Amino acid sequence: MAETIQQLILDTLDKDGTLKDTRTLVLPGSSEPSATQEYQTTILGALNSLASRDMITYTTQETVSHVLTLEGAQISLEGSHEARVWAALPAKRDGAPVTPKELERKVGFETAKIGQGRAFKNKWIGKEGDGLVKLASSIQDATQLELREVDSTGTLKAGEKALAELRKRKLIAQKRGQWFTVKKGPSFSTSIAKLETDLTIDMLTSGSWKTAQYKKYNFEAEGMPPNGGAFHPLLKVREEIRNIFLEMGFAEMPTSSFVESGFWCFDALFVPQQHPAREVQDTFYLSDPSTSLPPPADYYARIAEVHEHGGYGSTGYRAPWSEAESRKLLLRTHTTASSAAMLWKLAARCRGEGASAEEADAHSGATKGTAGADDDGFRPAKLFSIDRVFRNETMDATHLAEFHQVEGVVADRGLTLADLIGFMRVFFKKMGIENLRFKPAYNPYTEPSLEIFAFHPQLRKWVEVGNSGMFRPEMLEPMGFPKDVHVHGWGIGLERPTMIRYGISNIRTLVGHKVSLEGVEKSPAVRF
Ligand SMILES: N[C@@H](Cc1ccccc1)C(=O)O
Repeated sequence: MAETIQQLILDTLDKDGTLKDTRTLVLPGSSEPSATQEYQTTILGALNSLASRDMITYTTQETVSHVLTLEGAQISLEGSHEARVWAALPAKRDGAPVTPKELERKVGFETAKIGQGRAFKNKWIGKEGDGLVKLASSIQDATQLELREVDSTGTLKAGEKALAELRKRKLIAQKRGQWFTVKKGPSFSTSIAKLETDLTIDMLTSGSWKTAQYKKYNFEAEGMPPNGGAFHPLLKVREEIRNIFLEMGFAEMPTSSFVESGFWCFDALFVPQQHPAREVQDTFYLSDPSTSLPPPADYYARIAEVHEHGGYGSTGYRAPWSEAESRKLLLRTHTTASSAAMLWKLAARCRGEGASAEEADAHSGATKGTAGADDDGFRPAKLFSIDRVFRNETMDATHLAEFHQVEGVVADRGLTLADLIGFMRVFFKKMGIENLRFKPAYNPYTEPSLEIFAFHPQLRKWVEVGNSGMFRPEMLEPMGFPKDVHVHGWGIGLERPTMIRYGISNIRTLVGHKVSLEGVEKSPAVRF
């Protein structure tokens, strides 16, 4: 089709010199010219193709024509409302006038309502007793005639005023269109040469490349729509959880330190140096560099002391202490390492080191300086983080060597276990989990410690969703916190709620080289 149209245009130009109006073209397969916009669009394609070879030039003419609206089309077919009302009534001499109610039944509520007024105005109908009768013996339905004219010609001989009236009555609408005037171009010819799109070895060896005609690049062509980026399901769930924290007044802790020392990951948290979690089967250690910079000297001394000999009301572990163990670099096994570093900064003002407290201020959303701080320098804080942690685990359908932890920490005077439990209930409720149970557990750094269980409606059983507790004095007091400052914290995984949310049973479809990219792209947003 496209090629026959091109040929038709070339032949017409050859015969007549110019083609003034493409609406006069009689297209292949039809017997008369057609001015419809579809044809003009097809013609435009042919013109562009010929123009790109300089065979023709063309100019575009804009037109405005009119088309019938749905209502207009109905009137053009069945007559105007007033004509329908007129037709439904008996002539005067036939007696039996039609009551307004009967008229409604005959022609419908709309038509009866709109048509009566106009029919009265035109003196087509009149009243007789309670009813209505025809006055005129025959009528000219001008609206219908006008609409039929618009339908076939796109306009009205009567002119713009009549068109405007029909537009106002929403019986017709404007439609923009275009047609074209075509002239011969510098490379005009009546035969369309095949244009080469590729330079081939054959063309080079035969020398035909010298005379061949080449297809021009179309820099205007629209490219293939590129695939947009997509947030990973874990990021979507992370964003929802982050929003819960933010609306509860929490500030986000910095967690960019994937590599930590044994000191911050374990020692500062009062995890004994002999604890099995610190062994290579459970923790990834760095070989190069393998040793951290020394931790703050005073603080380090207090931590070494509380481990080895006790203090702050504790007997300590009374086991050998190794600085080398403390300085080992590792991939953090929990975000509580970052929480510890943040708490240590938060306690700086209590230690009389205001300057280093400012970093904690910046991350806890507090104003700079001592505003809101107690006399001893302490200022309450609610902090959270959501980031990666690493464990040397045997991998299976639900475990990988790296995963995300969601962690919350609240520091205030006189906090109790009831605060922690109450807080958990509010927090989980915002995630859509209402049924919680708490079970006593053990963490080296919290006492008491609680495992959090939620009832899983699909699995119909209680599943562990998190771990929590009140940080021990052996951890908080060496940092410099006053005795009555209590800190509770809790950690939950990000992967498990995400898998449940998206109905994923194998973690490898979510993370790693077997991840389902389609799944990532199509995963809907999460709303708790
Ligand atoms: N660090 C704990 C979570 C936790 C954080 C804070 C307090 C108590 C527990 C874990 O890895 O499971």
